[in-house]
Amino acid sequence: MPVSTRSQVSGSQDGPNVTNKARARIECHPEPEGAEIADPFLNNPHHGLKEKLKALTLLYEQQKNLPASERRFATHPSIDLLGSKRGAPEEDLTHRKSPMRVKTGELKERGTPISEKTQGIEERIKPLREKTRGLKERSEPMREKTQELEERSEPMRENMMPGYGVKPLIAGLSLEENRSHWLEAKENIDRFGFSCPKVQKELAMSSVAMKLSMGSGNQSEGKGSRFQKIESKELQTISETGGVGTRILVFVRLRPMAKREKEAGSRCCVRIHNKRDVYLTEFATENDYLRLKRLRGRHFTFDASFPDSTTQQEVYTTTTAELVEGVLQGRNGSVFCYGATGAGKTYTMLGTVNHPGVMVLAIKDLFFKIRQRSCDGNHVVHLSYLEVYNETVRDLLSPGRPLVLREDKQGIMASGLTQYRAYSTDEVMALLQQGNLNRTTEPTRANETSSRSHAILQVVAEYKVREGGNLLSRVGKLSLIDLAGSERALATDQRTVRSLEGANINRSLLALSSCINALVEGKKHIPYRNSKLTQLLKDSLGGACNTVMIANISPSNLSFGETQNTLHWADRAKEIRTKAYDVKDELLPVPESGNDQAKLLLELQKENRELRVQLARYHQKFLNVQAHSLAAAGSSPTPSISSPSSLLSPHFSSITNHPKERRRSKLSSIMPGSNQDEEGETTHILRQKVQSLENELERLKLEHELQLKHSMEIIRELTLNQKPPSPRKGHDDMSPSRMASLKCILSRQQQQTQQKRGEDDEGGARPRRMVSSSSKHVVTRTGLRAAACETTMKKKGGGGSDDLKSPSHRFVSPIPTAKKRSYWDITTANSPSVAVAHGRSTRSHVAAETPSMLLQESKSNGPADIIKAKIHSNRKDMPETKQQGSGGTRLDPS
Ligand SMILES: Nc1ncnc2c1ncn2[C@@H]1O[C@H](COP(=O)(O)OP(=O)(O)OP(=O)(O)O)[C@@H](O)[C@H]1O
Repeated sequence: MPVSTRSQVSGSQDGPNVTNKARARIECHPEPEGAEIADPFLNNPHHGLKEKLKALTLLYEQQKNLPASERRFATHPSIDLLGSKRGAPEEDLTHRKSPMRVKTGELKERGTPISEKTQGIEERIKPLREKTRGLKERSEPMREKTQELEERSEPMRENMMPGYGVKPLIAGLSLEENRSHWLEAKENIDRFGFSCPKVQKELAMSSVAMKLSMGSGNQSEGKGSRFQKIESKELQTISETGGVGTRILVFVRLRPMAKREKEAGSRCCVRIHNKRDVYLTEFATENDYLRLKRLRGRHFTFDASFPDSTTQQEVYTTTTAELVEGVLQGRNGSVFCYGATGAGKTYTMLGTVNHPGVMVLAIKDLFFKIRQRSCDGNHVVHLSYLEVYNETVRDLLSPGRPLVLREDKQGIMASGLTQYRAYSTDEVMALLQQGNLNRTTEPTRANETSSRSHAILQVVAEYKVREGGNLLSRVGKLSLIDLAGSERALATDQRTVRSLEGANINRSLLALSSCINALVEGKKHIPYRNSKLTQLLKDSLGGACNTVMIANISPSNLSFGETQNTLHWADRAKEIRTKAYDVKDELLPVPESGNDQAKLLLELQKENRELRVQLARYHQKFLNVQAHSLAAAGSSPTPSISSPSSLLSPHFSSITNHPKERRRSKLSSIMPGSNQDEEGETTHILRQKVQSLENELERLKLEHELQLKHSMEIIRELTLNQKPPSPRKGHDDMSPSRMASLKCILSRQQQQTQQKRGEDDEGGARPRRMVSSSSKHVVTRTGLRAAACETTMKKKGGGGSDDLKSPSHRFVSPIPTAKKRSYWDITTANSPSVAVAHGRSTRSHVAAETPSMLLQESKSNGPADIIKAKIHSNRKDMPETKQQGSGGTRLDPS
């Protein structure tokens, strides 16, 4: 068996049995420089493979047969081929280690530090691995969430609208409904000019457009959805509590495209969806090369949005009807229209004859509701209409000098502003019409009938009702404001006076927007004083008021900038919160005491005074008529004047007991020569006056009766006691004859009272009259005096009842009693208009002091004097009557 010698081995080159692996290993681990090549097989490439194999097999066999200890020794790295090669030639080949094993050992040796290193690294890796595991565990739920979100976002992705980004899901609608809305919207978009598939594709592909639109869409969606939630909640609150809301409600109204705009080739850039969402599209202009064929979109959400087909009634019902109801309950409400010039503000607020606007509909509704509640209490409606033009406030109902704004406890008021009391819708309509004629309107480039001023119509409804002894009063104010249009100078006119108006309009609107900003930001100082408009709107914006803003917009893309501004401000105004309003605070009990009573008393006294003067005049006229009739009957036999009616004209002689007829007769006698028309008119006025006078007299009569009753009681007391009262200073002794006369008076009074009561009962609710017919006597002191006189005369056997009685008792004022005088004194003392103060006498004062105002009225020698003369001549025949009559205020001993 050939055994390869060292030489052979050393001489052998890399043989074919040197595996590539080994070679690679050699290449990878080259021996250090200078070191001898350890493996003879490797150094002898010419060595045959067979031999090598043989040698190896031999070695293997040898090793196999060796005991384990020796095998281990043999494999010891120190006894390697190198060692045997160097210093042990006698060494048996069988003891020679396999070069491969040596190599392996060597490699192992060299590998030890590497493994140690690996171990160290592994140790360091270990905590990292643990950390990773922990992170993985923690990320697991996140992954689940992501998955869930992806699932949820699937429908939204499906809802993707080209050009508008992600279409917001509408709160409260199912996915299917949302999808159908989207399809509808998509159809409309096609209608607006996106029908070209290429454009659509571009839109879908355009990442920038998508990003923009998605950005805005998402943003607004997020905001919108938040608002939707808030708003739906708040609207719910509003509907539940009957309009008690503190947030300004903002509505948007889109007007139809105008003919002029169509002709100019404008496109619709506003899309209102679901009566709530407004999509505004900005079309790229031809000059905008950077954005050519790209669209920008914005989305807004409001309390309600009205498309161009909405009717005036719908707008009113949604926006203002609640406020009108609130006003009747004592709350303040404001509606104002905001928008660019020509956007449809005036149309919304005022409307046309065929399509009346919010102002007209609100007033109609207010009166309708008042009529419905008329049985509950009293409603008083006052109306004022003003405009703010070039920073001056003007009264539209009675134009004149500019008004000055003043602030008091109730808010800012335009001093001197006419407050019309309105009784019906028609009346208000007429006033509105009149006011609008006075409003400043000029044609501009943007609008042929452009309102150049801000108009404010204020309706104050006062409701008074008696509740549990208290007079409750609720006052609600409704302000309906048509603002002038915000405008660009170019849009209107640059050179003329319109530009100055425009500047003023813009200034006030700027002030308004500053106030809105300050209110939204919750600032302490709100710059209301910056303009007249904001001063007048102070209540509506920051006061205790339910406010509604209607933003009017144009659909034309030519007005894109203005529309965007309007929508921006409207969106901002949504965040304004007005003060909380508690209607109970307004229900103020008005007890009829103290000042109010005194005030009422003064008013009544004043009225009373005036009525007395009028009464005096009528009586004077009456006397004149009588005098004329007497004069006419001068030649004829003297008419019997035993009865008062005999003094009257033939017309009067036919007086019936019916008060109306009596009144008519009186009036016709007062104006005997007047023609029919005049008479009718005057009669009407006079009838009213007479009616009020009669009422007043009735009241006085009642008072008088009370006094009489009192005095009668005293008399009765005296009669029963049969003892005259001890003489008092200023009073006559009560002689038996006097006592008898008093008794007589008493019985007569009782008779009269009974008779009158019987008459009253017959007449039912018919008011009692002071002027009596022949069968009905006036209970006056003079009457009593006359009665007493008659009795005395009868006793004396003097003139009987056929004697001429003084007609003066018909005209003698029932007023002059001590109590009455004091009443008058109060009146005059408190009234600045009556010159009784400081000792100065006035006609009314004199009238109060004297028995008859009539006799004081005329000092001329007219027909009245004839009567007077007659009366005096009669009185001469009756000394007691004369005495008492002249005394006037002194009635009798009591
Ligand atoms: N909803 C609508 N339906 C029909 N026509 C409308 C509507 N809104 C506005 N218009 C018409 O548009 C035109 C301009 O409207 P309007 O005068 O109300 O605008 P404006 O906002 O008050 O303008 P300015 O601020 O200049 O006064 C009018 O001819 C009006 O009839």
